Amino acid sequence: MTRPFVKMNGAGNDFVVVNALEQPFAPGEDQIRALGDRQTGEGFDQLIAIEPSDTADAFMRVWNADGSMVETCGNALRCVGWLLMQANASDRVVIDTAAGPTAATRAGDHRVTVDMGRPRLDWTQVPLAEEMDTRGIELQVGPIDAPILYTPGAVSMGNPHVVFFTDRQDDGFVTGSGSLVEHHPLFPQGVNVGFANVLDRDHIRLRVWERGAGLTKACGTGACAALVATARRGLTERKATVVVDGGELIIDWDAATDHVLMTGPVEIERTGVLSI
Ligand SMILES: N[C@@H](CCC[C@H](N)C(=O)O)C(=O)O
Repeated sequence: MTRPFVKMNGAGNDFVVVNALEQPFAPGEDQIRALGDRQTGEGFDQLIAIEPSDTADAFMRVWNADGSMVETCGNALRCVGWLLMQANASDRVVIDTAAGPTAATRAGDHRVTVDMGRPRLDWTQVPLAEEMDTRGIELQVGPIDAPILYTPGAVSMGNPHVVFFTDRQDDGFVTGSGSLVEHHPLFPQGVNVGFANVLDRDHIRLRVWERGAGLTKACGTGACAALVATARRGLTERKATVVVDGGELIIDWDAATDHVLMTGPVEIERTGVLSI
C-alpha cells in the first residue's frame, strides 16, 4: 500500500505528514521505526497524521521516531495549522490532539502562532512518580557530592518535560545525560529533557533530548516548557526568544490567560509517497 506525504519542518524539527482525513492511516511501531530511519527510510523526528474531528478542523496524531504514540507536538501543530489554513483559505484553525484542542493563527509568511494552553505545573500532571515542587525537582546527574546537573524545573505542556538550567550544551553532553534522564523512574511516562542556557531576560538558548526521538533541532513544547521553567524561577520575563539549533521560537506566557503562545516558522521540504 502507498500513501502520499508532505515532509515539513518547524525550526528544523522535521515531520512526515500524512493526510488521513478520508483514508485511515494506522502504521505499526516497526513500520514507523523503519520509515523514521534517516539512513534507510524517509527520516523524521515525528510522524504526523491529520485525521477528521467532530469538534475541531482536524485531529493531529503524533508518533515519535521510535514508534511510540504521544500526546502532542508544538512544531507540528504550526505545520499542520499552516496546511489546514492553506486548504481552507482561512487565517485560524482549531486542531485537536490527545492533549486537547489548540488554535493556530497566521503570523506572517510561513509563520504561525499556536495557543498551547495552560502549562500543567502540579507534580501529578507532569507526571512525576512522587510529590515534589515542580519549580525545582529533586533530581541530579553526576556524582552525588558534585552533581553536574541538578534541580531542574518540571512542566507538562500536554507532554512531560524537565528543564535543566545549564550552559553545558554540546552534543555529547546533551545526548549522554538526556538519554539517561529520559527513562529515569521519577518519570513514569518518560520525559523530554531540556538544557536551557539563559542568555538574558529575553533570550534562552535551548537544546532538547526528546523522548522517543533523541537530539532534535527544535522542540516546540520543549521551548514552551523552558520559558515557563525559567520564568517561574525569576530568570526570564514571561516572554522570550528561544534560540534552538534550527531557528528561533517566540514564546509568550500570557499573564491574563495563563496560556502559552508559541510563534515560529513553517517549512515544506518536499512531497513523496510512503510504501507501507
Ligand atoms: N517535537 C515536538 C515534541 C514531540 C513529542 C515528544 N518527543 C514527546 O515524546 O512528548 C514538539 O515540537 O513539541
